[in-house]
Amino acid sequence: MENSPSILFVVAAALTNGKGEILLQKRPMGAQMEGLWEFPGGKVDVGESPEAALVRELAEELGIIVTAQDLVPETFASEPLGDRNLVLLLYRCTTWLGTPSAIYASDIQWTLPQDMADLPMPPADYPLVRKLQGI
Ligand SMILES: Nc1nc2c([nH]c(=O)n2[C@H]2C[C@H](O)[C@@H](COP(=O)(O)OP(=O)(O)OP(=O)(O)O)O2)c(=O)[nH]1
Repeated sequence: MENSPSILFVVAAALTNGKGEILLQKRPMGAQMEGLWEFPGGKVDVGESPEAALVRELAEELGIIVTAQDLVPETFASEPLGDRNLVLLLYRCTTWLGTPSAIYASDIQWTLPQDMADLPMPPADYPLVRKLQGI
């Protein structure tokens, strides 16, 4: 449609452990939004389903194995990003194989939703965090 920005689809996971903590990762040096804490994930490639993209990203970034069936839609965010519009799909995931490690990120940490307000995150993530906090 004329004057309508193209959409950048990004998928991300709220990996949640038995204590209700969610894994956040710190964007590495040199990346766009370097140093901000985010939910692990990334862009959906052409021809890829969102779930397949997230399964791939979690293996690449954290070295864990999840299946598409483990990904439960949680919420989404829509936010201008440069000359595009970011649509960020957040899935809840409570089951995976392996131990997450910071393959891509400069750091990872398990964080309770109520403590996420203390961390610098990308603008699109703030509504996601409020949703996870139940507010
Ligand atoms: N993974 C992730 N990306 C986020 C979050 N919040 C947010 O604004 N983004 C933005 C940052 C980037 O502009 C975009 C994700 O792009 P990326 O560069 O990390 O994706 P990618 O892993 O596919 O990387 P690449 O193949 O382009 O190198 O989404 C979030 O919580 N998680």
